[in-house]
Amino acid sequence: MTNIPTIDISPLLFQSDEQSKIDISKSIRHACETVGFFQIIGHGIDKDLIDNMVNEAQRFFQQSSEEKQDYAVHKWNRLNSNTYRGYFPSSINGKEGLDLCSPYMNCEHKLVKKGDPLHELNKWKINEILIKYWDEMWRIGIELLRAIARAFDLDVFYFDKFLDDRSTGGAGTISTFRLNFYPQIENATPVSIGVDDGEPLSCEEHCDGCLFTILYQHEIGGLQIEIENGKWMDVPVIPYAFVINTGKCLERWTNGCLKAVKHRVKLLKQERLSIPFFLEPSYSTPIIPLPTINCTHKYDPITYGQYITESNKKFKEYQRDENDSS
Ligand SMILES: O=C(O)CCC(=O)C(=O)O
Ligand SMILES: [Fe+2]
Repeated sequence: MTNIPTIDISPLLFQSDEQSKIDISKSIRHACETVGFFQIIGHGIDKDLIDNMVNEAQRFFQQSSEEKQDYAVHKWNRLNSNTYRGYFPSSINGKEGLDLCSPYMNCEHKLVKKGDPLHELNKWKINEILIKYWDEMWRIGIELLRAIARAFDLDVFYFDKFLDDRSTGGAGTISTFRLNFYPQIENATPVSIGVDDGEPLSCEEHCDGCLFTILYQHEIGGLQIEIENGKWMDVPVIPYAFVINTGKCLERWTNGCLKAVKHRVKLLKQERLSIPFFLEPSYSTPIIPLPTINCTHKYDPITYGQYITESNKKFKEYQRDENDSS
């Protein structure tokens, strides 16, 4: 029977012998090759910081609709020019959300200055809590990728240079930090229905486009993953654990060895908060199967910027054409 492994990653983060790091790295690779999901404990993130982050998210969503409109992308607020980062209301797919960029983006970079969507800056004030939380997501994300590098016999720092290119004149990572809120709506219409089992959903079936997603589901479950042929499994809530899943870009970078698995959120009778951090490399990162993968390449080379622009078109929350009625 499939289960979602829980991996204690403390040996990766804290002083430990090389063999323990290799063992954990192999478990992570195995989880990504099979289930595509795992939960991490032993990550060393302060529980108070997680609680404070939840409070920040609630503070954002508890504002009035008019106040939230200030942060909305152009489609919902014609006074704002941002089309990618910002607030999207629940009318789009049942959940409302706020997409934030790195607080460390190189603001002098030409793509930022030109207003490239993937390089849009934050309007919501990034306070100390958000910065600390971002730093923790980044620390965990880098260690997960170092584990993958180890498990693929690469230099352990192989991915580091692709994640942050500021030292070579780039803008930095284009990772997205998202706050998701699923309001409780009386007789809500599901955003879609499970293709195989008719389950009413508040987040449609999809795969993430990034390298890894590091998700905090606050107290209330509802996230499900596809385990085989249209069978879905609940991702249990483990207090203060993070749910990790492989994104499509890492699947591509590993020539399909690691699997990006479909997931969705059930329509619940109670409100729900989730906080995903989509770990992404910098814009011009070439996504070409890793040098230690010797079999025939299944994918053409592409830069991350091109890849994610194409991939985002599939997501309802990013369908922001003027003519789109949702
Ligand atoms: O809310 C969740 O648990 C998952 C959300 C999700 O899959 C996403 O935002 O990509
Ligand atoms: Fe997702």
